[in-house]
Amino acid sequence: MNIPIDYHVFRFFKAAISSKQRKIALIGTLCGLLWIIRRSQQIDNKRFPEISRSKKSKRVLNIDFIIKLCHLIHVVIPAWRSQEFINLFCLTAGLVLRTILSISISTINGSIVKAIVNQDFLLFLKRLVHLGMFAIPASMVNSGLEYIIRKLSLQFRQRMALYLNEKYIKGLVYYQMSNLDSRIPNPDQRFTQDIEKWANCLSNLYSNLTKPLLDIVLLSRKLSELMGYKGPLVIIGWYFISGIIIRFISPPISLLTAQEQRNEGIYRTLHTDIVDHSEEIAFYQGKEWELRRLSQILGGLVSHIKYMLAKRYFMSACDNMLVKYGAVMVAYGVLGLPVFGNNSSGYLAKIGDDPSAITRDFIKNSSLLINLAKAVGRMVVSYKEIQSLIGYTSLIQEADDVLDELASGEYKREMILDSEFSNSERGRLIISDKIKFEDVPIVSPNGDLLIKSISFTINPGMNTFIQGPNGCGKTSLFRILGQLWPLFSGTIETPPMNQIFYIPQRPYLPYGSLREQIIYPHTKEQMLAQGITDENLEEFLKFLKLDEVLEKRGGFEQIEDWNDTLSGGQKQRIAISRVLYHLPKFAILDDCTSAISMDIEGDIYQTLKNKGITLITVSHRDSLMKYHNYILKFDGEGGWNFYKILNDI
Ligand SMILES: Nc1ncnc2c1ncn2[C@@H]1O[C@H](COP(=O)(O)OP(=O)(O)OP(=O)(O)O)[C@@H](O)[C@H]1O
Repeated sequence: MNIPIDYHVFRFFKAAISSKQRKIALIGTLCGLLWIIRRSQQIDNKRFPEISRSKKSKRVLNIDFIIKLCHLIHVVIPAWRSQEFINLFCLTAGLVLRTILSISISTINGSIVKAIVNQDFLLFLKRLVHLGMFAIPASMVNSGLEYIIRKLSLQFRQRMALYLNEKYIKGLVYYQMSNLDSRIPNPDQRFTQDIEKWANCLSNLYSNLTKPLLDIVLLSRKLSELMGYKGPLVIIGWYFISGIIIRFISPPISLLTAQEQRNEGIYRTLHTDIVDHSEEIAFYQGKEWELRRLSQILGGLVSHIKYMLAKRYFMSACDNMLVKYGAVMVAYGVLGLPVFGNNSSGYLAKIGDDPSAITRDFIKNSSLLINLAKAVGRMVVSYKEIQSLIGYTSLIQEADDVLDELASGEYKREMILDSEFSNSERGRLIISDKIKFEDVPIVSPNGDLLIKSISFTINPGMNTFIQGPNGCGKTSLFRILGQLWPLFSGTIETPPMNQIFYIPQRPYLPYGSLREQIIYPHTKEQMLAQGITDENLEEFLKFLKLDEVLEKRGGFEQIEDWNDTLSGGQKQRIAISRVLYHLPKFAILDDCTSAISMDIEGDIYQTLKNKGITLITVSHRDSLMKYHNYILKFDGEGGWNFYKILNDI
């Protein structure tokens, strides 16, 4: 007599609680399960106050994320005919092909086992050859899929990096992001590693979601042909419930991932600082301080990652329980359906007295079912990947938003309380042939008022010497002139920026050739187009007593990190050579000869004056005053004075 499966299930549960020991074991298992669920969900409020707050207020996978992701996807896949879309199409086609191959291989597997049970050697050999024939395209498709996924990730990374780089190096956004805005503390990390991780996550997620989805559709169809719709439905139902449970118990991985990336950024910046300031650190003998700081930040980073690992451990314990072992149990239950299920009599009558047919069907079904279970399981587990993608997407989108806001003049940072200048820019900037400040306040980006109002005019030929105590706002004057800092009120007249050349105290020498150091930011082509040759550059270097550098370092084409290999005075002289090359109408020399010996400093000033460049010098050296005919003096308490000097030469 055929006993219905519900009866078996009832008997199983009755047996599970029949003795005292079994009851204790069952209660223990349930308590363990609850503990794991609780641990995986808990967030340390003290350690991550921000995360625990956001966890309460934010839904992880929400419409906001979808909109952000769609916007970013549009950036990396700009058109139907783009390379990225073609690759995505190839990837989808490859995934379909792989599923079709898997179905064919499971059918052959069943036939091989049947041949073994029937001891049919010829059929066994034939099926083995079949399997071999499928193995070749299957291997090629598998490796091909991996290749396309990696290529796609690289293409996504390139597109996103180009898109953000363009916005970053546009106008003065790169300056404003690190100096005026406090929202993105480590732009270097954001524009390098975060983009790479986002691109990897996106390309992997596509295949991790599409492949299982395809598998589910195709395998369920095949399985329902073989064992009715009940089998695949039970498996999918199990995973559906598991998915809901996992969704409920999962910690906010996306927020934790974003926090991890921020910590990585801080650690990376510390190392960059050590590279940039190795000499200063060495002179100050600051190695112990640096090591302490590195260890402290690394400690914080490691502790965060450990915390995430623990969270992931509890999560993956739940995953394993539900998605792996739980699913195997359910799968066996489904595989037993043809023999033990309600309709088993029909199946048993059909196979008659050929037990090998049961083996064949079992192998075929189990192979399909295992693949189906894997597919649904992958979709459920990919929830974690979706969370990581949400984390990276929020970082990239935040950078994109901040870049847009900075480009339109909006920036956010801690302001001095109640500063009247914290609202908006109301000043006027006019292009003319002179430098003129009219009722302009000098205000730092955080609203600190340095000078209430300043007015002066520097016409061509009015060489002006600017003096004043440290931090009184001398350089800030030019930050406002160059539109690096906001102009809150008043009017500024300025020549076009290509007629003003600013040289700071610490010159910037980018990695490149010696020629590029002199003509920066021009290219060699621009230099030649202006009719300037290497011989002219050599003359500048001779005048600045830098011809030795040219000879010893192997000529203008020599590429080096000039910051590390030139002395402080040599670096400042290279910066002066830029003024000789560009010959601007106005040169702002901001303490830029402080490391140059006095004798050559005088020659430099006289030569620049002779070339008709109007000099605006910020310096604490009174010896330079004689090369100027006007003086702008700050008293350090908000007062200033602009007047003519009589003793100029
Ligand atoms: N990016 C910035 N954000 C906020 N405040 C700033 C920023 N840069 C400079 N400041 C502040 O603005 C004030 C004026 O700085 P500025 O560089 O103009 O001084 P300075 O007169 O040129 O001094 P020094 O003679 O030392 O070069 C200082 O108090 C400084 O701390």
